[in-house]
Amino acid sequence: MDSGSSIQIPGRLPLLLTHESVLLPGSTMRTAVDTPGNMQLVRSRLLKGTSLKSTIIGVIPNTSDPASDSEPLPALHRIGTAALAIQVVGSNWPKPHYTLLVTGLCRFQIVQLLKDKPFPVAEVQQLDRLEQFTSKSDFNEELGELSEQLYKYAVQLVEMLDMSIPAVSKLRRLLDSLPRESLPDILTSVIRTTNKEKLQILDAVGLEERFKMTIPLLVRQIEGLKLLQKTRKPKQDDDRKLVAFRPSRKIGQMSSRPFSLDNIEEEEGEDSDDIFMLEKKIKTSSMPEQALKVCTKEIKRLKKMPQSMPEYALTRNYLELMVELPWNKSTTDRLDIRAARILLDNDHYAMEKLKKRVLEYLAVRQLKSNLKGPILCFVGPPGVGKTSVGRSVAKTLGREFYRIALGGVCDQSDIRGHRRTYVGSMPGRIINGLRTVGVNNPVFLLDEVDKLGKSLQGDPAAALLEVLDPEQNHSFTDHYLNVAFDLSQVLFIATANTTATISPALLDRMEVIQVPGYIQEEKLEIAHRHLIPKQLEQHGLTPQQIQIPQETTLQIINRYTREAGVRSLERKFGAICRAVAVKVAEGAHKENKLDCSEAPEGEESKEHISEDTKAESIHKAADLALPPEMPILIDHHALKDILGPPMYEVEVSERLSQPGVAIGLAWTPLGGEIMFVEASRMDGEGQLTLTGQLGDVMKESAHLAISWLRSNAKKYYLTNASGSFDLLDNTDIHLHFPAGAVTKDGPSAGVTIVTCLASLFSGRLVRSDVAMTGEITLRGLVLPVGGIKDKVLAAHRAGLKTVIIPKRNEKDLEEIPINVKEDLNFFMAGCLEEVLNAAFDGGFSAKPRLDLVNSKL
Ligand SMILES: Nc1ncnc2c1ncn2[C@@H]1O[C@H](COP(=O)(O)OP(=O)(O)OP(=O)(O)O)[C@@H](O)[C@H]1O
Repeated sequence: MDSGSSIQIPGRLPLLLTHESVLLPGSTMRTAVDTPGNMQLVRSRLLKGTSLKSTIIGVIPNTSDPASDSEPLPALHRIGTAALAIQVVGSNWPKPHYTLLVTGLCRFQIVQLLKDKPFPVAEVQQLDRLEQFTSKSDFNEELGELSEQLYKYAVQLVEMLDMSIPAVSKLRRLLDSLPRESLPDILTSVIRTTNKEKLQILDAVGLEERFKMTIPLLVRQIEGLKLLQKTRKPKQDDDRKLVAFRPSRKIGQMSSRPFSLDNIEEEEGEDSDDIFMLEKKIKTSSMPEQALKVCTKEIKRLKKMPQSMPEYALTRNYLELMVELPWNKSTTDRLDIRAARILLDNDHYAMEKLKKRVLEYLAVRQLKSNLKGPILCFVGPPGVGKTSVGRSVAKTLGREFYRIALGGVCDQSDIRGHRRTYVGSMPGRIINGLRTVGVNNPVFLLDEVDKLGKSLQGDPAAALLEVLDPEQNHSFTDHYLNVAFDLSQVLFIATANTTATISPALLDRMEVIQVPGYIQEEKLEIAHRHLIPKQLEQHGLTPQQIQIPQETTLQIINRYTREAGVRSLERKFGAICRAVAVKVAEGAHKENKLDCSEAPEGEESKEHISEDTKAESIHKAADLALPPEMPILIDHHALKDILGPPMYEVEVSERLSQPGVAIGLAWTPLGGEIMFVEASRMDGEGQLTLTGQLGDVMKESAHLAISWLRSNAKKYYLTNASGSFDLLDNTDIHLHFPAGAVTKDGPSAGVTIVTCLASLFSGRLVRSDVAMTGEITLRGLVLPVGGIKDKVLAAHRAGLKTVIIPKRNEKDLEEIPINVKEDLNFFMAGCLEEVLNAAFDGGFSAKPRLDLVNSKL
């Protein structure tokens, strides 16, 4: 580097101590400055100095412990490199430090350390006399020979690399133009060398010595390269091209792992193997033509790209995804409808309608293998087995199963992926799922489609439209992939709790199958056939260790859970199993302490003991002095011990002990619910107060009910507190719908509000075993409402006896299981008069009640 010849370095130099690397003249190095001494040097010399001289510093390799860089002279290396600071960058993360870019000028020797605090300053003597050798003719014979030798080796080394890479061709040019005496320093900093070797070169003040030391290093590098090429002979040509060379780091290093030709060669050697494999995979992946084109283009780019470029990793990830995607890989369907029926029946009790529809679907698939659509959507309360049926469908078909949870997804790139221009971009869930299952015809369960959100990042439901449309999804384009993927072989099944929040366009693409909640008897069967065995297995228990009688299960169903599905029922069994597991484990521990006279001897004798004597309740087993007798019986005492006092009491009759209360039936996404409507009246100015978070439609129903009652007050002899037929005269009415924190809306509470107010104004009690639902009109007609099955099941769960439903909902009763129908009386009402007659004992006659009309006489 001839800059060294024109600059005379100052006689005193501040010293920068480097711990990880050695700077040689003619090379550039990026180094982190974080020790106190070095930081101080940067601050007071480099950042404050204005002259060129003030940017010249001495870079000394420090072989001592970095923590004690203030140690005096003996620990410092005697020879260093005077360097020009080209760039200083400060940063506070992760701790305050500077990054310094320095370029080496020439060697110097420390004559005397002048001070060592706050940073060392030394009197120095310049060693390299570069201006002496400006041409080959200045070398003596031996030196000339050595320099020629070194030059040849350098050329040989460079030629082993791919000349089409700009950085390599630049180095080739530099070899010709640089003064020969600077070659040892420059080449040593470029090829693979250890710090120790670099230090030796730095110490080699004499040119001859320096040449002699550098040549073996070059030869070693060349041999290494040859060996590497031999091992990769078949793809020699490719390899030569694959060796990338980064100009920016050509002659410097910052990290603890110094940059060198050999490093590149080794890393890229490994990497080029990978790239070769990747290329091979692309060729054999049988991807469609369009995708193949994109991949070929990308791999070409990748080969030319330096590894350090962020895009390198991006492109590589992309290509890896492309080769992993199952473009043409699929499983063969096992379509045996009889087997499917058996499997579905074995896995799931009840759900007849759902199973029937699923079997129909599978049967059609059997007849027409490339069936397009429809997309099934199971809608029902939580825990009724929607997800689990989806899994069974995959099992029956012998297909891979993948569940995509859509709850809370509010970014459309979750479905469609991010464009590759984004940092951290990745494919959407559909493509990810395909990559995971590795076949192009899995069963995808889109769980909770009703809980898709919307945000500024777009509407994921809109992105799903393309996925689910059988006419379009053969060319689904994920933004990340940017080429079409055929989704037509994927079997999509969606689940939701309600259709109300599914966008109409999405709903239109799916065939909705309602999955209603279970009745008590079904839950009982599901519990004993599926849930209990599953929980026993999960807790490592056997039926010989625990016995849960049907009465206990019934108690759990009625008094510890109130749900349409069976999920919390399953959790309760889990809690019981855990408690029993503790007892069993304790029992095993205390077995040897067992009182022989009372304990049954061996398995055989156990089997002969009658059921009653064999089982022992858990509260007895709780006695720590004795191990429990098996099986542990879960009776109602044990249940109370484990699950605590019952959570739900049968409270219906208590709450209906005064006028102004009626039971309505509501539908929620969690299934049907019974709902108490309460009314009271007080002196006032005819105002109606409604509480319980009611929606507009429900408020309107309340106004309708009042109006109808006021207009029929005379007919039914309804009076206010002072006996007037004008019900709102000097009277305020308050209507409350308990569970006040839950928002309620819909017209179906109309009949309940009328009944409740009729009870209030007539002073008569509504029958405590009656629940009702129905919309009302101003003329007193009762209109049909939805969710009848769930509502009826809720009434049945709550132990009510009569259900009043609109006449036009009679057809919905067909869906009600027979045993529920047998337990309940159904009353079809066409008008409010019929509702009132059914809701009050002895009917709601139009006759005057003597005690109420006497004031008029
Ligand atoms: N009919 C049934 N027969 C056997 N097991 C059932 C039945 N219904 C539900 N289960 C069991 O109940 C549990 C909950 O079912 P699953 O997770 O499929 O409910 P889900 O309807 O998908 O609920 P969500 O809407 O909350 O996702 C599972 O362990 C499942 O095996």
